[in-house]
Amino acid sequence: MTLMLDVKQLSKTFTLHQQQGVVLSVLANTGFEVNQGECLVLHGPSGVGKSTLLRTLYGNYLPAGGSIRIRHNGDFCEMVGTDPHQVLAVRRTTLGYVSQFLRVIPRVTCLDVVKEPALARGHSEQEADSKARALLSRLNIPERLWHLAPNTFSGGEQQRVNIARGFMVHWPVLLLDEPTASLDEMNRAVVLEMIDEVKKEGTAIVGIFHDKQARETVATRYYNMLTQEYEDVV
Ligand SMILES: Nc1ncnc2c1ncn2[C@@H]1O[C@H](COP(=O)(O)OP(=O)(O)OP(=O)(O)O)[C@@H](O)[C@H]1O
Repeated sequence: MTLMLDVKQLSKTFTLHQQQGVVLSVLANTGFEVNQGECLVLHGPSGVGKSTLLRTLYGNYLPAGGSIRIRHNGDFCEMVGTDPHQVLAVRRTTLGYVSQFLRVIPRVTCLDVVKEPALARGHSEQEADSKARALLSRLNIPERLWHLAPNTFSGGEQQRVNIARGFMVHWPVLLLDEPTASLDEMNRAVVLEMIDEVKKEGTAIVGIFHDKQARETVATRYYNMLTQEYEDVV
């Protein structure tokens, strides 16, 4: 088993400057490990800090303390306190993140949104285009929408475009924030199948799945955010 992500004593606070500087402690002493091909599902009630944890792992939030080590090009890279160029380098080739909502940019077409991660890695236009088309078809995005900007798409369509984008390239470590939340049964099954495939290819996944059936399908282990302990999948 190869360790891909090693989190220790992670803490995150929010200071609410516009509300008398109230300090909210959301993560305190959070720690876990994720190996190659494993899917660790974050478990715990609403508001416990699951999305905050994923955003902190991705480097969107600055932690108050602790360590996040990610295996990047064979060596461990400490993400806490590292310089932004290093964070970007890790994000380019090692650490993927499928957020809950697609960030839409006006006038950028669905195909271009999906192709971007492959082009950023230096894949050819042709290669990126055929992979993007295959993923959009698999995720049942009608071809008539491919050349439109996704800002007018339905919630479920936007989520599937976001997933297609997230699965364009191989990620050694992948963070998934409720990737099946707005999907119907058929598309949920496709996404769960795609997650299973990347797991088999060795991707280490940390995910949030509110849907019990989805959780039970993909999880290798749970991390209980309240007790800060692992739980087995029964
Ligand atoms: N940017 C922010 N500024 C201030 N407080 C925040 C911010 N983001 C999250 N919080 C607070 O942190 C706590 C955890 O939020 P988070 O969204 O991580 O929970 P969650 O476990 O993912 O919840 P859910 O299951 O409902 O999505 C909440 O109390 C929330 O209000």
